[in-house]
Amino acid sequence: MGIWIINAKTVIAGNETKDNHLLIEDGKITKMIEGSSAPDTSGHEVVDVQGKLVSAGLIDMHVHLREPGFEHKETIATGTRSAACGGFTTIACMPNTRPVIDTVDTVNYVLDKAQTEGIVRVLPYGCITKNQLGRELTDFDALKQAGIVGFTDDGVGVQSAQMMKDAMAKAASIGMPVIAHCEDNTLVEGRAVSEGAFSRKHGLKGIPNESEAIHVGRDILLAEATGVHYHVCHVSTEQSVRLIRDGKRYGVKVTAEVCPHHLLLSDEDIPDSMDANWKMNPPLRTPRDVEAVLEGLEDGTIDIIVTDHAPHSQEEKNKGMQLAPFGIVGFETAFPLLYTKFVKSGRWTLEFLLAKMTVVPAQVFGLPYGKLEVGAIADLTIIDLDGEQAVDPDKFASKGRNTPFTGWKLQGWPTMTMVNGRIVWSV
Ligand SMILES: NC(=O)N[C@@H](CC(=O)O)C(=O)O
Ligand SMILES: [Zn+2]
Ligand SMILES: [Zn+2]
Repeated sequence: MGIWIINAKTVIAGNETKDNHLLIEDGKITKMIEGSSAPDTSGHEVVDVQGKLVSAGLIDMHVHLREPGFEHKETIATGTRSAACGGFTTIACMPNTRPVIDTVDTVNYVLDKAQTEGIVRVLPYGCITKNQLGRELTDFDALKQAGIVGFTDDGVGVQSAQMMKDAMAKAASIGMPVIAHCEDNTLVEGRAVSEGAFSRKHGLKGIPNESEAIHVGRDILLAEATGVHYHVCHVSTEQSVRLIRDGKRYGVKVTAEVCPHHLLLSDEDIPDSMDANWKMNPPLRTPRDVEAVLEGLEDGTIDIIVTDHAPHSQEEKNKGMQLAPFGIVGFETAFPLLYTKFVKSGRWTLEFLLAKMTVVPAQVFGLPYGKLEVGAIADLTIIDLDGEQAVDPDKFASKGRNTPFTGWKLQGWPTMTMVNGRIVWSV
């Protein structure tokens, strides 16, 4: 017996949708029938989605699940549930756990936990360097064999150019990507916010844009020299966009991601109360940077949208701007934020937004997901494009409540998530 999802809307082009009915059998989409009247569903379970949008399941290639080691912030169980609530069916988790994911054993630990306790697909990254200390490469062959999707020391930048070059050469030789958190430590030490109106107003030493862009520029040259697929994490500056655009023009295999908060917020939005829910890495930059990353996403310089879901406990975030850890949660607000602020406002089409969260990330990382067509794996997200709700962190499935978007009234809330033909979450 399969499941008929009837009375769905699917996106054709731009903002145009069509009425569609989808049959899901054995984990795959086996039929899609257009038209307003429902097909013969006899012999199957029926889910009537009453005109809601059905999309290929959202993919998030940059998330922090915190397990092992930081279970007070998030676990694979709570993190994948939060992902499902946000409409994500595939997520790639960063290795800055405790211990870090730099051995086959830790990769296996995460994969086993994801299998038993996770409700969406979890793809682990492995570290570039042992303990993320930047001193010695991990065993790339063994980690690849264990099933990681790429190498990254996210959380910190690889400070040595030689170390990064060695990593890229090795990754290129085994056909794996290097994913980089771009940050030169000497330019940021101890600072909490970016250089800009907010830091000036409060007499704080700010994090300059070059701290990110210096690594982006360096790494694009190293990617050119080694031929690796180089992916830039959470792009936040105008200078980084410029360098990536140039790298692509010269044929370097460089791809990039941006987070909703860097598309929506600048340092000028940070409240004077110094609420640490506005502290993340990279920091919120100037309005000019926000416009530059938007343009970068729109012209294809930046390939995909990721959340960088980075849960922390309230206790940790209550330490204030200077002492609190960097990071905000992202799963449960990402799609409604972007849909409301960029699609509803008329700047983007729904097709564009969905592509940046489904088919393009799948292409960039060579994953067999992200498509809504007969024969595709049945990872689906059902979204109510009309109902409005305010962001309420107390209702998050995530353990993290650390968001700057509390109270924002948004549309485009997911209502059901299906992974491999199975409904894993619904409202
Ligand atoms: N983005 C953040 O502000 N924090 C991330 C680390 C990271 O993504 O660099 C975290 O692990 O908390
Ligand atoms: Zn990072
Ligand atoms: Zn991150």
